[in-house]
Amino acid sequence: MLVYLTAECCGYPISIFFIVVNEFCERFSYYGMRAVLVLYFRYFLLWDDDLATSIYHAFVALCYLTPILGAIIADSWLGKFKTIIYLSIVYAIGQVTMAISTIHDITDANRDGTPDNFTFHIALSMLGLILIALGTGGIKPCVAAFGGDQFQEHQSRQLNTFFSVFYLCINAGSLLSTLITPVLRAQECGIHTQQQCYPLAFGVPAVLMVISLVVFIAGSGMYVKTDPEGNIMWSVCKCIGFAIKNRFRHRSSSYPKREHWMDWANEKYDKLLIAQIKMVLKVLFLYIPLPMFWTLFDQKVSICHFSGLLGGLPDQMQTVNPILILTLVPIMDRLIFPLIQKCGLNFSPLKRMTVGMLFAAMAFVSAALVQIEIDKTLPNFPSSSESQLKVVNTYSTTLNVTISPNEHLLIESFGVQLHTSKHTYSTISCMFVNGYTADLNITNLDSIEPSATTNYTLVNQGKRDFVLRHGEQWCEFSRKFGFGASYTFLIPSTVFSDDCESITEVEDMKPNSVHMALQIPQYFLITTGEVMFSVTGLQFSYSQAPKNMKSVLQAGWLCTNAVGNIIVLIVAELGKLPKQWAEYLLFASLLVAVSIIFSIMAYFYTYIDPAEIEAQVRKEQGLEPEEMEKETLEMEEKDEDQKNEQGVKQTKI
Ligand SMILES: CC(C)C[C@H](NC(=O)[C@@H](N)Cc1ccccc1)C(=O)O
Repeated sequence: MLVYLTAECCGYPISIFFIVVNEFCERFSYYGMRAVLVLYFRYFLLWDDDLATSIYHAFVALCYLTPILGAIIADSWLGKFKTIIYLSIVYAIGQVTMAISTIHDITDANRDGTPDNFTFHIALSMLGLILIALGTGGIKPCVAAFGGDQFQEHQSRQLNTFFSVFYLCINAGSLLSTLITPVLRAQECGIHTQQQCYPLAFGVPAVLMVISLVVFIAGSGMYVKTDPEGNIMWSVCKCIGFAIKNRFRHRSSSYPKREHWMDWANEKYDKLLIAQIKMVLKVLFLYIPLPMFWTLFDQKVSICHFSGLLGGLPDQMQTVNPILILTLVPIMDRLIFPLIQKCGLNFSPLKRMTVGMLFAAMAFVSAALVQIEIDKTLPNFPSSSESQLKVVNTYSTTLNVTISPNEHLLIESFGVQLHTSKHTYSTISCMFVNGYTADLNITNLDSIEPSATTNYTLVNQGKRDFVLRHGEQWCEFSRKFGFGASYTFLIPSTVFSDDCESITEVEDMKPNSVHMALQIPQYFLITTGEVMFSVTGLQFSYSQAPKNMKSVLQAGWLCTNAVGNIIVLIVAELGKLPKQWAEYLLFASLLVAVSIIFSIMAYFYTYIDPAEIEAQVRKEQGLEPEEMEKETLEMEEKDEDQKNEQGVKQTKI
């Protein structure tokens, strides 16, 4: 037996320092790259919105599916230490490849600032992303489990704190990179022409991944390293296969029942392996309802988009979650959980996870309430049996418009009339209406022909300046924009003679009057839910796994996230309920239902100490006779005899 003497600091193994720093750098690398990925697709590769978001989601889903591969490699073949090193190298190569693919000068032969060979950049970036997905997902279940392996039996309290610190590092890394990489992208760089600096935005995450690898290797001499016990996953599969086959062979009621269906593998497989498989299966069964939590969690960011509360700030919203995690984890760990314990309540891990789910459900109820308030401020949209018509009068006097048979609209010169009628006309919307006699150029918009309109264009909140141009003539005007609002600008023929003064502004949709602060409870609730659910889940998966399958159970835990992500994509495809708030309430109710199911399952779950069970099985194996095996063999012989007898009878007939 290998005994490790680990160096300690304040009761913690020193090797942990290298592991948490490694995690911080790795998460910086991952989230930093992710923060600018869609921008790269949209503005460098010039993909449309749909393609960019589809490839982005496919990449994220792949990152959450590869942990299974990493766990199999670690537990069955290379061990966690070597798996982390090899897959980190793959990961770093992926990040460097990705950074190289963003250098426009490589293919910009005509030096116009855009790449000439998009196929080259696309191929390189796709290769980079595949390597990154393999690396980041592959090492994910191994790093947490490897961290746990560093603790001795007497350090169980420190082990729990480790998982909280580990989670803090994940979020510190993601917070910093989400803030920094978009700023790096906004810089200008290039050899021949100056462009937005994607190489820097992707290069810094690549450097952080190399640092992460170097830090991990630096701790090499201090780690507790456990070698895999042969191809464990293959043995597990064979053992489960045999148990099923054996159970089927002995389905007659004449055979005595066994406590667990896996006991049907007793004849051929080691009792220790069977006991370990039982532990893993029990936990995996418990995980079945959990993807629902992640489905809601992953939808959380979309709440902000759809509610329109934070219309222009999706980038910043990405930082709210890690900021709250950094504050809530210490509060929970140091204050709330000890307080609950002091009150004599047993707040076991599975109870925490259930409460975490309920918090997430409450977040969605809160989102629904905010949405109802927002809906009150929105204009009345036409129902399915109505359509809307907007008429803009650019004529010099008031006009009377008749809509057959007998509806009338009176529109002043340069006025707008919105009219709703049953089954008449379809909605016409615009941003700028050109009443000038010639083409006009407006800053950041294509030129507009006379009497034509532009599409609605998204503008940032606050005061914005516009410059109108036609040949040598120009004028400038400014307007203030509120979130969620929509405006139409009517440009008259006199626009240049009165220096843009005569431009008429029409407010099509009012700005949001619902305060942004109403968003805070949702975020607070869902992040409290995340701390209770996710940090506890990480600890639970480690503590309930047998020694030789720690990474596998971590991968199982991460799989709940992958399935949650896939459900989000399916739900998005299936479409939405007509009322946003109803959709939020539906999700909240589903999660409450799932948490009730989970709490029932949790009630029947008995916490185990895998090391104790393993020791007990070993002891039993040495002392007890194989009663059950003998019994089965006897029954099999009887069965065989019966069959032979029948065979003899049949031939006689
Ligand atoms: C354990 C989880 C499956 C993934 C974990 N994620 C987090 O810790 C998130 N709080 C990070 C985050 C950052 C920005 C916006 C939303 C979420 C991880 O990355 O390991």
